[in-house]
Order: sequence, then C-alpha cells, then structure tokens
Amino acid sequence: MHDVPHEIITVAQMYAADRFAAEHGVPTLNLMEAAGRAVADLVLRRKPKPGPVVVLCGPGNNGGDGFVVARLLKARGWPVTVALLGARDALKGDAAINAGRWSGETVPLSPAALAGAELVVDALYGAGLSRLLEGVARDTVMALNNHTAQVVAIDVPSGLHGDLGRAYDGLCVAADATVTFFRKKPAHVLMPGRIACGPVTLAQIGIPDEAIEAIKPALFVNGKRLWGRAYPKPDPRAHKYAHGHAVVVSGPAHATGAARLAARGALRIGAGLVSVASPRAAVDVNAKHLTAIMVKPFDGAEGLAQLLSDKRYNAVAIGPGVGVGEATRAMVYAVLDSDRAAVLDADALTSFAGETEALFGSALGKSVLTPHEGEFERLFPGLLKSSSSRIDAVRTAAAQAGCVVLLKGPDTTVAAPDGRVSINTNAPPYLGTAGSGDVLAGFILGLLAQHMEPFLAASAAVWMHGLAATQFGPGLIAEDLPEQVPAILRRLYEEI
Ligand SMILES: NC(=O)C1=CN([C@@H]2O[C@H](COP(=O)(O)OP(=O)(O)OC[C@H]3O[C@@H](n4cnc5c(N)ncnc54)[C@H](O)[C@@H]3O)[C@@H](O)[C@H]2O)[C@@H](O)CC1
Ligand SMILES: Nc1ncnc2c1ncn2[C@@H]1O[C@H](COP(=O)(O)OP(=O)(O)O)[C@@H](O)[C@H]1O
Ligand SMILES: [K+]
Repeated sequence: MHDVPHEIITVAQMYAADRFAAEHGVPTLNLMEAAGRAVADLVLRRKPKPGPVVVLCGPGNNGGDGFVVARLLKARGWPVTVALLGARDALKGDAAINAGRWSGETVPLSPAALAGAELVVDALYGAGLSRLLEGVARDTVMALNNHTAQVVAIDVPSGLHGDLGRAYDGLCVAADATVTFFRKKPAHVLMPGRIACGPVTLAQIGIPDEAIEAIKPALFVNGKRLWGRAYPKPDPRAHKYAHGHAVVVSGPAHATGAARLAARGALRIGAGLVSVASPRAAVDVNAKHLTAIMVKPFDGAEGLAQLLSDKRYNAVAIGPGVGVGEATRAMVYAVLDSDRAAVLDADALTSFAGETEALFGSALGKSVLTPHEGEFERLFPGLLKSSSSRIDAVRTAAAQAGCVVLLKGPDTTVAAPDGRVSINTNAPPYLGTAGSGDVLAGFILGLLAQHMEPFLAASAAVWMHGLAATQFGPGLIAEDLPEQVPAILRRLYEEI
C-alpha cells in the first residue's frame, strides 16, 4: 500500500502537532529549517537551471520558512531576492532568527518586486490566515496571478484558509505547486482550494508521527489507506451468496436504464448476484436488456416489501429513475422496513423534499444517502450555505440523518454519523455525464452487499468511480464505468 499519510488535520490540530513536537524535544527552529529545505528541494526539482527567484515573505512563521528557502537557494548560487511584508524588526521568534541568517537582498513587498522573476516562492501566509488579503499583500497577489513566473506556495497559497478550502473573498495565490508539512489540511483537498494549490507535496519535517495518535483526526483523504483493509477480497472458500445478493429497484417502463446502470455497477464490483426489482409493466424492457442480472417483478410498495422478505437479498438501492412522489416514498419505507443495507439516491431523496422529518425518524442506520448539491439542498435546506465548509455541512447532515451521507462533486465528501469524513480527489470532470451517479449508487450497493460497512463502502465506491473515469479518459459515458472495474480490481488486490 502506498505510504503517503491519509489523515487530514485542521489548522488547530496543526498547532497541536507543533506543540507535541516541542514537548517531545523537537525544537521549532529545526522544523522551520526542514520545512524550508523541503520547499527548496521542490524548487530545484521543478527548475533545475538557476534563474531569478523572488521569495515573498510575510510577518509570521510562513515568512520564516521563506527566509530559509531564500538562504538555501542563494547558497547554491541562485539569484534570490526577498520581498518582505512589514518591517524586518517586527518579525518574532524563529522567523526573526531566520531573517537574521539572510544576508541577501531584501526589498519591501510590492507588485514591482516581481519584476524579472522566473520563479516566485509564496511565503506570505500559512493555513491559519483568518482574514482576507489587504493592502500591498493584496496588490502583490493580484499582480502575481497575472505574472508568468511559476509559483511555489509554502503550506498553502496565501489567502486560502486552511480549514475552509477557499479564500475569504475569493482572492488567493494561484500556485503551480504547494509544499505542506506533516499532514494535508482541508484546503489542499476541498474545492476550489485544491485547484489553487496545484500538486501538493507532503513533507515530513520532524514532527513525531505519534502526534497523530494524540490528535486522532477524523478527516481523511479518500483512498486505499482508508478502506483497503476492509475491502472484500477473493476467498477461495466463498460461493456467490457469500458475496451478497444486491437488488436495484427499477423505474416504470419508460425509465429503466438508470436501474440497469446501477445493477451493472453492483455486479462488476463483485456482488455475487444482482437483481433488478421491476414494476410488472417494465419487466419486458428490463428482461430484454439484462443477462447475468436477474429480473424480479413486483407491484407497488407492498409488492416490494414482499419481495424483500426473502432474506437472501441483503442490500437494496432505490432512487435512479423511480420518479418523485408518494409512491416512491412508500417504496423507500418498504426498503427501510426490510432492514437491509440500502442506498437512497436521486428520486428517493427528492421525494422527501419538505418531508425529511419522517425519513430521518426512520431506521436509516444501514443506509447511505447519495445526494448531489441540488438533492442535498432539498434534504438539508440552507445547510451548505450556513456551514463554514463542505466538511462541516456533510458531517452535520450525517448526524441529523443518523446515517452515512455522501455529497457528490469534484470533491465528493462522505460523512458518517460518528464524525468520520473522507474527501475524494481522484474524480475527473468528465464524470459529469448522465447516469454516472447511477453507476456510483451501484458501486456502493455492490460493496454493501459484500458486507462492507457503509462509510467505508461509500468511500471505496467513490474512489473506484473516480479511478474508473480517469482510466477510461475523455469521451466517457456512464456505461463505460463498470467496464473499467476489472482492471482496477486486478491492481487493487495486489496492493491491499
Ligand atoms: N506547523 C509546523 O509544523 C511548521 C510550520 N511552519 C510554518 O509556520 C506557518 C504558520 O505560522 P504562523 O502561525 O506564524 O502563520 P503565518 O505565517 O500565516 O502568519 C500569521 C501572521 O499573520 C498575521 N495574521 C494572520 N491572521 C491574522 C488576523 N486575523 N489578523 C491580523 N493578523 C493576522 C499575523 O501577523 C500573524 O503573526 C505555516 O504556514 C508554516 O509555513 C514552519 O515554520 C515549520 C513547522
Ligand atoms: N466536475 C466534476 N469533477 C468530478 N466529478 C464530477 C464533476 N461533476 C460531477 N461529477 C461526478 O459525477 C457524478 C454525477 O452524479 P449525478 O449528479 O447523480 O448525475 P446522474 O444522476 O446523471 O448520474 C457524481 O459522482 C459526481 O461526483
Ligand atoms: K503561503
């Protein structure tokens, strides 16, 4: 398994990690030296030939890191200028010490200081900046974002808030690459911060790893490190029922494709058997288009309840294509009453707009809700806007619903009611194509059928979905996604 740490820590937790290091005998000055060295190393990797560098240094420790970078690059013969925000004698602590060790050219920060730079190191502010950029810092960042120099940001692109994943008023440095320390912060994975960072390098600078055990983060980059150990693996003793029997509820005769996309996703990801529960009037069309997947006729919510009384069906997905209204609400209750692991998606969510109290009051514990932003707004009106970040919004939603909630998007966020949250970073924009969400519901369903717990199943499915899209590439349509799974699984089984 790859060993880039997957925990994400908040700004407050980062300060706690610093304190932990200091209490365990690691001088903060050493951390700053190692941080600056990691940044200088990245600069040398990105630009092997020396050229004019301007280091923008701010008034805090981020600026202190900048002074270290300036010194290390100058020592290798690079032409380096430091552009300092504020007075040099206003610097404190380790930053002041490193400013004292800088013997090169220092000019006041201004847009003019960027002239001639081929590379700019952004050491103005770190992840803890709790206000918008103002004055000369603002003017310089605006000039920098229109400049041709490549930009390497220290910790975060200045102006970006580490916990929120955005700048207060939208203005932050647009970096070509970012180096951060110890663990990623939310800003490195949430949109639009992720774009402002460019590729993020995680540098270990001497903070003991035990600090993570003390901090106990509940936020994770979605990936194998999070769910690899829980992922269902081939077992020579198993038979198809050991891999679960997944059911997807089909819509009426004119809207059956979505259910079949989900069903195929569930089958490809390894459910032992998959059935499409089909309204009788849609049996013909479903049967014509399905082979390995079975068709099970039913009528109405009562019929669905009767069907699900067969204990061999252990996971159910409902929503894609089923239509909005009372009939769907009744079917959702039939699914929840059956006490199976469940995926509630699309119309199964929209049908509860304005009536969420009853839904959240029922036994949702084994369910995963998979809204996109529109559906999320219908279920949790105003929550996205009133929350400080997407992480807080989805975490609150999961606590309110009492089950796993997955908010789709380029930074798909999955939250469990116990507070765990994963953020996905591998999804390409061409996933925004009709029916890709239906396949995602099927992937989750297939993993639930294989007895994975809902938070890890949902997270793993999101990651597989993103990788399937990346692997197929541009031109993707929803049908392509399940067909990418075999190649992904072949590699995955070797890695977990
Ligand atoms: N965490 C770590 O383990 C390490 C962190 N280092 C660096 O330290 C940085 C964090 O240092 P700092 O906490 O000094 O952060 P900054 O360097 O972002 O500076 C904060 C400064 O900005 C100003 N500021 C921020 N918010 C303000 C507000 N609301 N109102 C007024 N002024 C405000 C203040 O002057 C404050 O001193 C990180 O970004 C990283 O670059 C490194 O030195 C190495 C070790
Ligand atoms: N810009 C984007 N980048 C990455 N993934 C995206 C983007 N836009 C949409 N997606 C993904 O595409 C899928 C769309 O699902 P959904 O909105 O339910 O559509 P549909 O109902 O057509 O299947 C989700 O998994 C979502 O995360
Ligand atoms: K910075």
